[in-house]
Amino acid sequence: MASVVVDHAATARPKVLIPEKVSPDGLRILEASLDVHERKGLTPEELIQVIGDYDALIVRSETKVTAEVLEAGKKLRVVARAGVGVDNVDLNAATKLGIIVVNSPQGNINAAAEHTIALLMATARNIGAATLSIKNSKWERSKFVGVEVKGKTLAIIGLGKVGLTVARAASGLGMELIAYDPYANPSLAAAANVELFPTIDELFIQADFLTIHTPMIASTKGLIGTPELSKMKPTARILNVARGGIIDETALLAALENGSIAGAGIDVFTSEPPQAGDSASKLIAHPNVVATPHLGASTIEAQENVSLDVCNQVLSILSGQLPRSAVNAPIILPEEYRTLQPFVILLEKMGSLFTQHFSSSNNAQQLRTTFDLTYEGSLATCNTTKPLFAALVKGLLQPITSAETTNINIVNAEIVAKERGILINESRSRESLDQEGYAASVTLRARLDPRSPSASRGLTAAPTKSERVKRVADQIITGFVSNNTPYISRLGRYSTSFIPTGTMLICKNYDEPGKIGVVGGRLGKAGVNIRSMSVAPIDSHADGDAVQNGKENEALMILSVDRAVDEDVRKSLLGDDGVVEASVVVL
Ligand SMILES: NC(=O)C1=CN([C@@H]2O[C@H](COP(=O)(O)OP(=O)(O)OC[C@H]3O[C@@H](n4cnc5c(N)ncnc54)[C@H](O)[C@@H]3O)[C@@H](O)[C@H]2O)C=CC1
Ligand SMILES: O=C(O)C(=O)COP(=O)(O)O
Repeated sequence: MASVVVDHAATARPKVLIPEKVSPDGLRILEASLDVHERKGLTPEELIQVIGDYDALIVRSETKVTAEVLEAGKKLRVVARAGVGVDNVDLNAATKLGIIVVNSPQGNINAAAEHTIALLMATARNIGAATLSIKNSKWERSKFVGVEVKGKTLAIIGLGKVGLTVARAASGLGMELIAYDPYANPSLAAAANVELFPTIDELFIQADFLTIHTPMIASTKGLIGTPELSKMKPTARILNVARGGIIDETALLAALENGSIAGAGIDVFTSEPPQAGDSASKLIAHPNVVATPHLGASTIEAQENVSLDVCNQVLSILSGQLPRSAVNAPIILPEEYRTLQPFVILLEKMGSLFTQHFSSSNNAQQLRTTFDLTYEGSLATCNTTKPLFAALVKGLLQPITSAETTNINIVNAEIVAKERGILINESRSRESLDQEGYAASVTLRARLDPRSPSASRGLTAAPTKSERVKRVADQIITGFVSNNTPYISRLGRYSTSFIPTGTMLICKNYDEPGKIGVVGGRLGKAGVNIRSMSVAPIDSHADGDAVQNGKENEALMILSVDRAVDEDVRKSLLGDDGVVEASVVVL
């Protein structure tokens, strides 16, 4: 067995950069453990220059998080979007670099929907132009006669969270609701009194008001142009609180100018802020346009929500936990989150324990191994085990790589494992664990990899079948979770029960009187206090051979100690009067 020296030098507090206005409610919770730098007004070049210092970046819609920014963010582990739309973040680049992107998918929904209703009413009643007129000391009552929305048809493109919230509010205003969304939930639509159409065309024809609530993606860019606008009623009004560019601004301006539609309420633009003379600013200047500077999410309540949401996620990610709303990773359902979270910790510990206890050198190539990872009990029914897989890869590599160079997470774990030559076969066993007193367990078993020369055992020839069986029996770890605490129940051929945490000394010895005293005495002399100790006997189910061969008094002594155990102290424990093998692991 080998000991792996882990550098415990205190690390600096992680740093988070916030280049936009984000509500202080969330930032306060970051300040306890992170260095929070609010630096508004950074140019794209300045952002690239400074981002290398930061572990996390929190943005809204103004900051363009390009591939260049992400590549310059050598320490960056998370980009958090304090809002919904992530079209300002290069998700592909983030995924390749293993940077988790999270957003706040719920926090500003109501604000965006209410803002849509505000623009709906403002376009119906000429609120913008009338305000301007009266501020210019005019009194133009007949010029600003509006229309009522009650009984009118509101067509909704994109019946997701914002679209449905708008639908419910508009239903309360007495509007007829129709929608187009190929992926909408028909029962939610029906419950909100929305008639879903299978194609988009009918919406343009029937709409008195048309509102867009899709994300900005390739299929929605320029979704509404001249052909679509020309199908609309000349009395129709169009709203966009989703993203600039979903409606072609030039086409919209032309439609307003030639009277093919009556008005528009626009919150979002292709370039923000619009530049003098561009299509967005020409649109804003049109008298039949009510415009706001991307204010959909700008309420005190929404900003508080999104700030708390993403700041909590940043804290989770930086402390190695699962994010709630990762955009470039599989979505973990809340109920799965509760089940998986303690196992994520367990798997990381098991991986780290494996590397430190079983591998013989601190060379990553040694890990070129095939593992069988078996989930038993309630874990076998989880929809996704991806976070567990990622936690295992992270744990396996953590003791032998620098965290800064290998930023392993649920986004890139598979790629990293492949690059390192680690193969992990996941399987599920639905056998009941009722007898065991816990609901789920995980077993990690190293299989002899034909690619690996078994250097740790000094073998040069291909191993025989019996060596292979032995190695399989040797390199196995089983863990379970009880009361949210991870436990190791089997380590190699030994059955045990210990919490894998802190510095641990794992000694193999023959269970003879006095051994514990020797180890305790030598550690005490080196100033190392033993916090707890357990003796793990050979698991007779797992290794009947050893029992038959009269080795049943072989046992592992597992000690939790209060400080690092130096290599000379570890060596001093070995020998005839001491123990046979000793490894130090830091978990
Ligand atoms: N102005 C602002 O401040 C805010 C703007 N937003 C924007 O609103 C968008 C929608 O937000 P949510 O409702 O939370 O998103 P969501 O994901 O819940 O809903 C989007 C809906 O669009 C549908 N969709 C996608 N492609 C479509 C297509 N080609 N045609 C028709 N429907 C399509 C989807 O099926 C989904 O149901 C966000 O992506 C964001 O860009 C969100 C919050 C604030
Ligand atoms: O959440 C969204 O998608 C928004 O558009 C809100 O943008 P903002 O955070 O106000 O810059």
